[in-house]
Amino acid sequence: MPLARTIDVTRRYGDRTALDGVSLDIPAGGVVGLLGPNGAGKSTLINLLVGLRKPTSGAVELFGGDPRDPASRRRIGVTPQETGLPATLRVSECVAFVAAHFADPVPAGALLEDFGLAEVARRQTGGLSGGQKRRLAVALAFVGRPELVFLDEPTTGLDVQARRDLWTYIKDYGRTGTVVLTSHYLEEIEALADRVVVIGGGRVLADDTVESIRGMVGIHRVSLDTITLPELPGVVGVEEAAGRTSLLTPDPDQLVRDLVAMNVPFRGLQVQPTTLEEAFLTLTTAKTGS
Ligand SMILES: Nc1ncnc2c1ncn2[C@@H]1O[C@H](COP(=O)(O)OP(=O)(O)OP(=O)(O)O)[C@@H](O)[C@H]1O
Repeated sequence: MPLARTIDVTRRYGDRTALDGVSLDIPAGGVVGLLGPNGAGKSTLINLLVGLRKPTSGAVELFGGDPRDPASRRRIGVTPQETGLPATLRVSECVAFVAAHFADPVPAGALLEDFGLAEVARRQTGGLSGGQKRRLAVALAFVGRPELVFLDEPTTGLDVQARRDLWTYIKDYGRTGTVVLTSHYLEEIEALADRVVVIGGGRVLADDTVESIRGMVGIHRVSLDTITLPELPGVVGVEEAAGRTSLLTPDPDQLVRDLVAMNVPFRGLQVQPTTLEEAFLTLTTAKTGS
């Protein structure tokens, strides 16, 4: 039995469809990365899995039961995208408050040490920096030794070192536990996840290993001035703008070789990596056929 599961889940907010027929299993062990651009539906998916929202249609299971059941929820840890910490509570008091809900919490000292917060243990959270607040919010997800942890953009607002430290912690946790995290950054997902679920337009566009997702979204833009183009292998998208033609391809070297081999006249050739956003768009278009 998977730890968490959605079965053909749709979630609407008014006339906006945030998730559209999503079926996903989260088995025990490892780090699952939910990758997608703004508004893709990642947070909605997490909110459904942790029982904060209900699906419009379809079913959600957590440990085989209803995610809204407090017994299931006690086995998970969650850091939402935005967290409000009580400004007048000290850092150690926040940890103690959450720890009181669990039979065998992580000792506060060890937790704060792991998250680089030991020195500010006595500071009120209102006096923390943005990065410290974020680290505390993430640390709180781990207090109850959860079997399954959901982290919505955990490293937003962290500096490079803090981000790396948090990556180490999450990766270690994933060796024995299970972590689901969202990110906009392929780099972050690459560093952490065993499995990547690409979400776009409320749908699962791809669900695979980091290597194959890398291949799928590692798309380049080859721009050139040309009059006619033959059918070219490996081209996943063509755009025309201001008299220039852009060809989107996962293998720009091969495309250039093909252009030359086919004697296609061209000028001003440029090869650029596409942004993740563009790559997602290509994936979305390819999947929906629009
Ligand atoms: N409470 C809400 N009311 C109305 N629309 C919402 C609500 N929550 C989300 N949406 C819409 O649902 C869609 C999916 O949003 P969601 O926050 O799940 O995406 P996301 O992938 O987490 O985005 P981001 O990376 O920006 O956090 C968006 O179009 C968003 O505007």
